[in-house]
Amino acid sequence: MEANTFDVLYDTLLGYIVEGMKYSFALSVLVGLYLLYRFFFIPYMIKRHYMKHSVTCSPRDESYNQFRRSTNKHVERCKDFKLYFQKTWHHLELCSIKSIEEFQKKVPEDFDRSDHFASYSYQAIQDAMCFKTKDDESKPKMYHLSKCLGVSFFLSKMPLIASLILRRVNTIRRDELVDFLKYSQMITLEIMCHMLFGEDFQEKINYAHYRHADGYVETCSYFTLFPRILEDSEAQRDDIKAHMFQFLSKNYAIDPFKRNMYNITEMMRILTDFTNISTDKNSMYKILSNSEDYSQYEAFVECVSFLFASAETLPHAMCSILYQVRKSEQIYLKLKQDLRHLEDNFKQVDAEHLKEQLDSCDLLTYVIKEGLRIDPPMAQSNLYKAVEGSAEICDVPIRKDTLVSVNILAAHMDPDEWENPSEFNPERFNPLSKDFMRPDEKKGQRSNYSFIPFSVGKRSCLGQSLSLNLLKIFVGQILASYGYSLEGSQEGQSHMSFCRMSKNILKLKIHKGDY
Ligand code: HEM
Repeated sequence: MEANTFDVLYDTLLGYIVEGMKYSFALSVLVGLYLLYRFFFIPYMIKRHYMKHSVTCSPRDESYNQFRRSTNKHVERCKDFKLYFQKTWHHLELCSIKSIEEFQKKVPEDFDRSDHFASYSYQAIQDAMCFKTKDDESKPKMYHLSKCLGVSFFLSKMPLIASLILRRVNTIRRDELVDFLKYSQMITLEIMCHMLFGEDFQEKINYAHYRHADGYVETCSYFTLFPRILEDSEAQRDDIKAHMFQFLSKNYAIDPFKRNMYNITEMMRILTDFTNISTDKNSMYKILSNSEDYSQYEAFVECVSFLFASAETLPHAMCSILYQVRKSEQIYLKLKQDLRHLEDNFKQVDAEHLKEQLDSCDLLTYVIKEGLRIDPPMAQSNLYKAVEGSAEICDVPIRKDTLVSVNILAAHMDPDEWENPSEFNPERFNPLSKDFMRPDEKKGQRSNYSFIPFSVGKRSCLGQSLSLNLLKIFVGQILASYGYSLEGSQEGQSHMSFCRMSKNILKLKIHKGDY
């Protein structure tokens, strides 16, 4: 009897194991087939399609910096676009002005933002950054937004901005060699948090919690938490797991997504709590949420998207402009001289007067534009996806689901539009200079698509005018109130890029006093 029970149990168990093996075998076959389809068959079909239409294909396994250099080198050779293959994904980069012009007319009907990267681990931010189009429905919202991002709002915040820059730069010790990207990140975050959420931000927000990869939770300042989140999101973007198991990464079931979700939730909690206690009635959040077209949640999401968009771009622009200016002693000294008389204006800010003064310094405007040209913070736009597969660009039919991006740098380096494109020459933006026109003067004025640091079309940057104003006050203040020099080894280098995702660090010494 006992032997019988044991046999039955044994048979049942064996049965389960055999069944289980059958299922796991079937499951492995299915996963294998999916991986083959996803990583070999689709790329092969895409490559074949574009090769047929003579599109250049290049692998892109090098680091981003190498890619930048190679893009620069090959700009003359690649006619309209290139199909890039990276470890886990591929996309078509629009390189010629003609292709960019044709593309932007087809957004969002034929090309819309891609959900390819779950880069922020937070649905609210993805909603704001990736999948929302400025369509007709959002017109009333655009009205409120343009009010918040326009000049009068900026003027009302100018004294605050100047004092935040001054305070942060004053924490740098005399002649200390600093990683300036970190400083400009802090400055940008402080400015944006105060503008977006309330002028009492710093008073009321002290610390946050950051979870490390090993699970250790560190108490740190809010302005340290945020750059770490950006760094983690950047690393996450190229994580192979994200592409192989999208359902797991999208549901934050695996690290680093799970950990990032924890940190971003902490960041959002702090911001939400702050919106409830802030007494500033003139913050962007309050203006938007008090308007009837925005719910509180929508206003919050919009402000968070601005925080991310600016933190990812402005610090890079600041570093790149300061670097380029300091490489040319002549431009540096001239600019300092033009701005010298403004030093006191940054301490006791009469906003309208200061803005007028900054705007009247033409060289400052040209330097900022040339900095954004030679080293755009975003060397390429975000990714778009071909929706229907019926669109053509430069007579090449674009296959459905192809990922497409605008190669901003390629337009900025186009030799038909810019003479000696890799030379820093602010005079290109001076309408009275001979360098204002195309290299071949007979060809006349440059194309509107030759200078596109904020990208083009319906999904271009919303913060363009705010950014230019912020850069003016930042660069103007550093040059009027301080001096700076590059670290010796960086001075000798021919060209360094500080665009997003470049791993270069700008090392600066800030000189306080007359230099
Ligand atoms: C120098 C600074 C900046 C540069 C170079 C820059 C550049 C860009 C670029 C290239 C895009 C992508 C457009 C595309 O993919 O086609 C973009 C999008 C965006 N930017 Fe900026 N940006 C800057 C600063 C800012 C600031 C300060 C804000 C907010 C106040 C902002 C808000 C946005 C938003 C909301 C989008 C998404 C627009 C959409 O999806 O419709 N940007 N930016």
